[in-house]
Amino acid sequence: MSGIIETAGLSRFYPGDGAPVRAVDGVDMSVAEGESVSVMGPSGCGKSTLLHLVGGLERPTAGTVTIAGQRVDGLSEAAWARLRRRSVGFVFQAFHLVDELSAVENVELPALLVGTSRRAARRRAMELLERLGVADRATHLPDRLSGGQQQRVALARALVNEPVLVLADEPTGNLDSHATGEILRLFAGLREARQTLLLVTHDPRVAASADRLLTMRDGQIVEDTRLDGGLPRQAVLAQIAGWEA
Ligand SMILES: Nc1ncnc2c1ncn2[C@@H]1O[C@H](COP(=O)(O)OP(=O)(O)OP(=O)(O)O)[C@@H](O)[C@H]1O
Repeated sequence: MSGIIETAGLSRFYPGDGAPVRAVDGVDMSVAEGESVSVMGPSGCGKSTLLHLVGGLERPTAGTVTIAGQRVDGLSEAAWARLRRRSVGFVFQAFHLVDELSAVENVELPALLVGTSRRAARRRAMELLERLGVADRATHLPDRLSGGQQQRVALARALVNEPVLVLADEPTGNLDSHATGEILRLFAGLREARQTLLLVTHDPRVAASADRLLTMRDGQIVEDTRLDGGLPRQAVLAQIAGWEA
């Protein structure tokens, strides 16, 4: 059965001083529906670029991306915008919140854009803010929120339309361990709802919470480790600690 994400020979090269920088270099990847997959690897190995290619924020130099059976690497910007609004939730390293809108207005915006009623959008937005522990900040503008609070609002916004695919770049980067725990619980809920999660992280605890761990080096996936019932999580944490050191 084909996965919700399939890539074949996926590559993205950037011009360098001499030879091009091979940010992503011939990645063949298959992620099944409902699976959560974390991507780790040293700084600059191509993790964010891979996520951007899958989410249509960058165009491949070569290779293909298929989401839910549809080739997406050649889609127009407008088609990508529609797909992202409905089916692909993206959590960026920078939060991209709308400065003029309150936290709850930011979260409900994508729901209103796909025609959800005001009342249902507000209910869903508040529910997510509550689950992420930031409901008491719902009426604040982004510049009145801490980095970690903005990050959780951005995550709530990515999830408001219950996308089939969630792409997250360092979703716990600014968070303390309590808030990280809340996000991990939310991610566990995605799995129950058969939503698929592809996330880039430097946090071994976050990585080990996924079903599968992909390790990247120099633009390539060099290890693909199954964590659900495969390797004990402690062994994975030790393995990660080894190459992060
Ligand atoms: N727009 C760009 N132009 C030129 N080079 C780029 C561009 N974006 C990324 N790169 C280069 O591509 C390589 C991979 O970058 P990428 O951001 O994907 O790495 P990463 O693994 O996510 O790093 P980090 O963990 O530090 O966020 C790096 O060498 C980077 O300098």
